[in-house]
Amino acid sequence: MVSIEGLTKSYGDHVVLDDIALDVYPGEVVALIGPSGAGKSTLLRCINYLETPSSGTISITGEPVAAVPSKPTKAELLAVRRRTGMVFQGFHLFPHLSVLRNVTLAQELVLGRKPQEAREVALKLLDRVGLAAKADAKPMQCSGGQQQRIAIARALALDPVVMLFDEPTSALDPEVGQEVLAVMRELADQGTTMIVVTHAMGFARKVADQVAVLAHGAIVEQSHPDELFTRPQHAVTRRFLEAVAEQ
Ligand SMILES: Nc1ncnc2c1ncn2[C@@H]1O[C@H](COP(=O)(O)OP(=O)(O)OP(=O)(O)O)[C@@H](O)[C@H]1O
Repeated sequence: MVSIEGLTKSYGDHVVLDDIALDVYPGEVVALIGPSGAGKSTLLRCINYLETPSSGTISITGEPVAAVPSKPTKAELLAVRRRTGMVFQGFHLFPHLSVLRNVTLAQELVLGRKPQEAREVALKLLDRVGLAAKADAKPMQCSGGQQQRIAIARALALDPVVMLFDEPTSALDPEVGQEVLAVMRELADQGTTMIVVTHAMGFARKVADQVAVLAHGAIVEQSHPDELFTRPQHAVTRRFLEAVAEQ
């Protein structure tokens, strides 16, 4: 379980996250939606310590990520990286390494897996995301959607407690984005715990167990998608949903 309490993040005087509380239970998919600049990416990046929170606690399976606001130690960072799998908007793959090596590298570095075991795990996961045939290719020989699926396989390879997705389809053409969303949907069906920052409202509506709306650094509304999309309570949610419907 991921449990966030009293999380704040400021850059100088600029408060970007203000007293965030969020619980994500095992197997749950939480979609984070809201206007641009609301703090969605920052929240995700605080969970895996790409950003150091200013105050509050984040615990993953009961263990605090680190004692905030102090900078995490190297050991704490490693522990967080083991427990969270991050998928970014850009894919951040190593272009000079094969697809297979992109998926084995972190397993060896972060988990200390032996090369043979890492290879077996990587091949299984590449198969799971439909890319077994691309194992020996270089990322540049793959489409954007395929590269994002490689990034998903790489994140899954660390057996994370929670997968964090930061707008995983927004750099992709809509139809290619659908390939990626289909893989994410399968992961959700298989019980993967996920926090997903997304502008893909169809995904949030059909796949998420909870949708949280962020505005000006605060969660203004949070509920099951059936409730949120049909009876939005907060004016920000209503405005946001109207705006995305017009796009
Ligand atoms: N490193 C930083 N230094 C200063 N301000 C930052 C930094 N990172 C983010 N911000 C500010 O924090 C606010 C929230 O940004 P964030 O990227 O989390 O929003 P978002 O909801 O993910 O937006 P979008 O949907 O456009 O990606 C913005 O006002 C942004 O300018």
